[in-house]
Amino acid sequence: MRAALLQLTSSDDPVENLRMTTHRAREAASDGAGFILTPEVTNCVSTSRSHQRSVLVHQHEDATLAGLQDEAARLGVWVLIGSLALKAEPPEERFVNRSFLIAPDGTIAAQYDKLHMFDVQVTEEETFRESAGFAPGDRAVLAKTPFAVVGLTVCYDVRFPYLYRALAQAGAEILTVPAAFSPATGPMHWEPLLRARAIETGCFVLAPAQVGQHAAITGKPRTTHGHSLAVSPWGEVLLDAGDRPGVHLVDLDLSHVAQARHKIPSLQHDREFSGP
Ligand SMILES: O=C(O)CNC(=O)[C@H](CS)NC(=O)CCC(=O)C(=O)O
Repeated sequence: MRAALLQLTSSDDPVENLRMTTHRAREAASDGAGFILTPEVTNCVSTSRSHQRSVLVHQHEDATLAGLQDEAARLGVWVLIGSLALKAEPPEERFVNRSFLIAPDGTIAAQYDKLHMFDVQVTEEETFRESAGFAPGDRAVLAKTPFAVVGLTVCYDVRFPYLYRALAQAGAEILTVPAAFSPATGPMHWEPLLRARAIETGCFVLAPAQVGQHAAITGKPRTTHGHSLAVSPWGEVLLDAGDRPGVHLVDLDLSHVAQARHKIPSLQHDREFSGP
């Protein structure tokens, strides 16, 4: 299976972002990709709550979701929409940060709401309070496809290893970690966290990322770390997309999952323990 990680610099304009994502997806498919993955908040990177209120909509009326479902069907490929920022179902007034796996017939095979909210002061100047704007999900999601069982996660989730262990023990072979990682944490934390999740689960980890300076009509522009990564079940970095937007291809041999787990069967060695 050839996968394509789309490294994007989404702006706060969903119309422009759909145009760019579609363009990149067509390029990926013409390069032979059968599984195309986009970063967290593909539809809108924004720091302004009022701007989000004015451009974001509910899932059933979202043009990015509909557009990428059409594109998946037209190209006959699997698409992981890393996430879309969407209005939640009432009475919840916040948004949701929702990841979608789209099948080659254009239908939604799975959807997952990011579980862990990034409520962190990353530097003296920059604080994120994701939970103020976004309602967290409350369940882990696995999707069976003909090429692999896929476990869906998003960005800050990567810091909670038991989620990945639960997905792997339930059968996951590929773990997706679409992201918009902070430049304050990315250089030191991004790659080791992803490699650790791959090694301890014996899964492929695919992490398409937002990158660079994100244009914003309203609010402060944001910068993200980039370095979309594909990691093998043995922990080898198969692909590092660096710090520029683009299409990045990686060929996955799913038999490497069983090979890695045969060498180190740690997934079967959990113990019950008391304390601490
Ligand atoms: O708010 C949006 O538009 C979309 N969501 C994000 O960008 C989220 C929450 S602010 N980013 C992260 O989770 C980065 C985590 C991170 O950088 C770390 O764990 O170090």
